[in-house]
Amino acid sequence: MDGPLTPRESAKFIAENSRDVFIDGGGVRRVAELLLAKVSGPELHLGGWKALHELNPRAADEAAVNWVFVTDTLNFSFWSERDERKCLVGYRGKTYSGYWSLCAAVNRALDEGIPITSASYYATVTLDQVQHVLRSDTDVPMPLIEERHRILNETGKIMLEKFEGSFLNCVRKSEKSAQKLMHLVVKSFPSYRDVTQFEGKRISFYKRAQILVADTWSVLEGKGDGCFKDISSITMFADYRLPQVLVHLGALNYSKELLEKLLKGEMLSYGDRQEVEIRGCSLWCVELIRDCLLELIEKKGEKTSGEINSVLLDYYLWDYARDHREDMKGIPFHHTRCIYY
Ligand SMILES: Nc1nc2c(c(CN[C@H]3C=C[C@H](O)[C@@H]3O)cn2[C@@H]2O[C@H](COP(=O)(O)O)[C@@H](O)[C@H]2O)c(=O)[nH]1
Repeated sequence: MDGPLTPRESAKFIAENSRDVFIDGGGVRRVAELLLAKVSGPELHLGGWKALHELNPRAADEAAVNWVFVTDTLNFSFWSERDERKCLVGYRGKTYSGYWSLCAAVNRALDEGIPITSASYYATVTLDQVQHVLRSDTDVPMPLIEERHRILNETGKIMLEKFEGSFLNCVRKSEKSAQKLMHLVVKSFPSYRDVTQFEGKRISFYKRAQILVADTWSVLEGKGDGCFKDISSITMFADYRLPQVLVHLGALNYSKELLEKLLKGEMLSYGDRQEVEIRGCSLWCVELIRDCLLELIEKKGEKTSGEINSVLLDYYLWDYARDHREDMKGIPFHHTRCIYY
């Protein structure tokens, strides 16, 4: 049986058939112009992954690659039903929420001598141990703890069987191709199979597999085993934050009916038509922003600090969403509880 459409093909198909989510051409251009001012800065550069994020590894070694693998294996569903009651993790004097609470918990475990990034450990780690590693400073635990435990055991066992316990061996099998690595990850690890249906076609987003490739590229600083010649073929990562920031910036719009549903905080299930339209149109929107930005750079002869691709645009927009949480309060994000994003 043929595989699903690629994420980029899926996004184009969804955007062409979407009923409740729309891309705004004027908004796309305005976001591209906002980004143009940043192309020579650190935010739109590979080095920003370490320079701007204190919890990310400093090193570019095997341990750092395995840190990326474990965090991206658990990189999903941090949102809480009520924003004022959520999982928080204190680490080295700072308090972290959301995705960063996961990174803080992983670093805290390593500081405590718990080898949470070693497959030989997480392949047989118990639920109690995972609850301890991911413990919250509030009475609200990290969502889907049981799922996280199941996925750690499943993924650790496969990592030991197929890749001698280290994700670096998986990276090396992909011969410096981002696409080969993404497909090897999806083939090998079931929890990365972010695939669903839309209008009778099998479509893929592969959100965690794509961000894993991107974070591997970043932690290895685009060098050596991480020198992916086709990194530009990786698209933005279809999560729940990017749609929110794209609506905030005016590049994406929702139908009245969908906006009302989101404002009420109604849950959408993974694979629902509207959930797929939100993810697919967001992905296609970032592809259009990238095309527009590259045109502007060409036209204005702007100097860039390296290749501009959808990975760096995604990182920038995700960080922007983090930094503008207050301004975005009125824009709802969609609530889907799943292990894929
Ligand atoms: N599209 C996109 N989605 C991303 C990321 C990241 C973390 N990457 C950072 C790490 C190093 C790089 O420098 C990146 O800055 C997490 N997520 C997703 O967001 C959601 C969590 O959000 P909140 O509840 O606010 O923490 C959840 O679905 C999670 O899977 C990204 O970069 N892009």
